Parts: sequence; C-alpha cells; structure tokens
Amino acid sequence: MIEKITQEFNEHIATAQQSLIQLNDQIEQICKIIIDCIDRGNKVLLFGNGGSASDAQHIAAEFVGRFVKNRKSFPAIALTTDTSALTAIGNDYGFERVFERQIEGLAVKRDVVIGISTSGNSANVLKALIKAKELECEVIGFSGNNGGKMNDCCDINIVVPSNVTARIQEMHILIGHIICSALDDAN
Ligand SMILES: O=C(CO)[C@@H](O)[C@H](O)[C@H](O)[C@H](O)COP(=O)(O)O
Ligand SMILES: [Zn+2]
Repeated sequence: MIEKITQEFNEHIATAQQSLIQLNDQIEQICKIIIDCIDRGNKVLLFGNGGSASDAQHIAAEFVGRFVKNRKSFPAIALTTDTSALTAIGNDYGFERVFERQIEGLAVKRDVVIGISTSGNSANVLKALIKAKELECEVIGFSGNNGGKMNDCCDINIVVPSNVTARIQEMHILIGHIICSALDDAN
C-alpha cells in the first residue's frame, strides 16, 4: 500500500512540474481573459462530466461566493447543477445536448465558456463548445490526453501533460484555484 501511495504522490508531483513548465503562459493568458471578462460585465460558464462536473461547480462557487479575499461576487454558472434542465434536455434532445442547449439559452457574446474534459472527447462538452464559438464567446478548454477533439473547438485549450484521468483532474482544479487567486488579486 505504501508503495502505491508514494507512486501516486510522485506521479502527481511530476505532472505538476511538467504542467508548470508547459502551461504557465496559457494559464496567465486565461487569467487575464477572465479578469477582462468580469470587468466588462460578462460572465463565465463552466461544465464537464463526473469529476469535471464537480470541478465546474467548485470553480463557479468560488467566483460567486469567494475564494480567499472578501470581494464582490463574480458572475459564474456551472451548467451541471440544474437537474430539471439536465433531465429535460437529456430526455427530450439526448445527453449529448445537455450543455449545448444551456449555452444556447444562457451564453451571450464575449462570455467566457470553459469546457472541462480529461479525454478532450466527451460529445456533450464538444457540442457546447462549438455552440459557444457560434455565439462569439471566448472558448476555453481544460483537457488532457493531448487535447483530443477539444483542440479543434477552443480558442485556448489547456492540455495537461498526462493521460491519467485523476492526475489531469488534479491539475484542472489547481488551475481553477490559480484563476480564483488571480481574480482576488485584481479586485
Ligand atoms: O472523476 C472521475 C475519474 O476521476 C470520473 O467521474 C470521470 O470524470 C468520468 O468518467 C467522466 O465521464 C470522464 O469524462 P471526460 O473527462 O473524458 O470528459
Ligand atoms: Zn474522480
């Protein structure tokens, strides 16, 4: 058991080190995009499946509530929380459209839309990103596994250098927290 624990920690540390080297500039760029988005009165929309649904909610909650600093509330919505919308859209239009349809109804031009998928290939995430692009949103991906199909539908796709779902998710939430911290500093 202790070997397994050590291996998981070491894998996490190695992924974090590689992510710092490879993703530094993109993360800075995204922080600036989101700070500008909030400053001009737009909002942030986030979504993903499973653990990435939790990440979307976690980040949105820290925008609207707070991260560390007591500052004004920032507009962010996770598209993973409204069970009525998710079940109705899933039932009437299919699971692949659960996020796309919410983007169509909720997103406006220049909102920041963040799709989270460790494979980069979840159909419901891809469809929503494509719709967001049509609506002239700023389209950001949090992915891994070389980015998958998300490479083709994002303005910026952050590709965590790993193909292990858990490690990729751990980097995604770290990046989410870095964005929250940058927003705190800017306000
Ligand atoms: O949290 C985990 C695994 O750590 C799972 O719930 C995982 O998020 C689910 O299998 C997702 O459906 C994976 O989708 P994706 O990241 O490839 O878009
Ligand atoms: Zn998980």
